[in-house]
Amino acid sequence: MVISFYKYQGTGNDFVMIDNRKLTFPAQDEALVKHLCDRRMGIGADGLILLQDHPDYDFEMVYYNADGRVGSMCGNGARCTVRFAKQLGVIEDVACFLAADGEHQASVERGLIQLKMNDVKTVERIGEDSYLNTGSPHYVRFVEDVEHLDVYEEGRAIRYNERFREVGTNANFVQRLGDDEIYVRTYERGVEDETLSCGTGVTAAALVAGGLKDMQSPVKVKVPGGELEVAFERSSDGSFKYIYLIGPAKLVFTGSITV
Ligand SMILES: N[C@H](CCC[C@H](N)C(=O)O)C(=O)O
Repeated sequence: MVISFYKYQGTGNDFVMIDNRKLTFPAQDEALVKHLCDRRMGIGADGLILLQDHPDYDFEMVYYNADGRVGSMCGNGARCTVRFAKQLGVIEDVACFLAADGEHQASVERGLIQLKMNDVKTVERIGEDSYLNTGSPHYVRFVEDVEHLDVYEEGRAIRYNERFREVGTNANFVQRLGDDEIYVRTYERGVEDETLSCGTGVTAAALVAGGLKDMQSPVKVKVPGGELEVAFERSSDGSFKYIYLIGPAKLVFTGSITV
């Protein structure tokens, strides 16, 4: 079987993107998805995304982690899917689409994709750390020096601890850089490694920065793969709404692979 694909990246979080509007991709084949994401044996990516038709939306995005399993919401992947939908002519500059955590709105402005995220009602405190769901589960820890942190080891320790072992979690390490800027490095569940950026993780980190550190929206976020921005409105009860993840998404190459 020959599979045509597009390779996209959003701040270095990279995805195999497939136009599955004809539903020809064998989506239940976990081993195939894992193979396509393999950086030595396949194409190589942090995840795989199917763009599909949906009767009530501009399109549906179906996201798989690099391990082949269905993932939860992927913020960088969603921005890439919006860019892909525009390239295919499925949308122009605005989109309303369905992802793992429900409906999302997005727009393309001055080359950046603005993605509306779902409201976040609660942020749990775990000691000095925080735990919240921004479409995917995220553990957030503020540190002094994120540059020199062993994100792989520290991230694994959280992801495989007693509480998270079974379902897993993504783990974000955050350093405050200034009044309105943070630096985030993320260990991703399903990739089981650090990625260059994680959109839902960056969103979670910015909300915690807004809640705990009183940082004002929009928060600028530096990640190993580039820069993002997170805008939000914080309510007095500690919940967040009007959350937007803003950043680039780019086509890297197209190709076909025989499997
Ligand atoms: N990279 C993604 C997050 C993927 C979440 C995934 N690792 C999971 O927990 O299922 C993002 O940009 O938001």
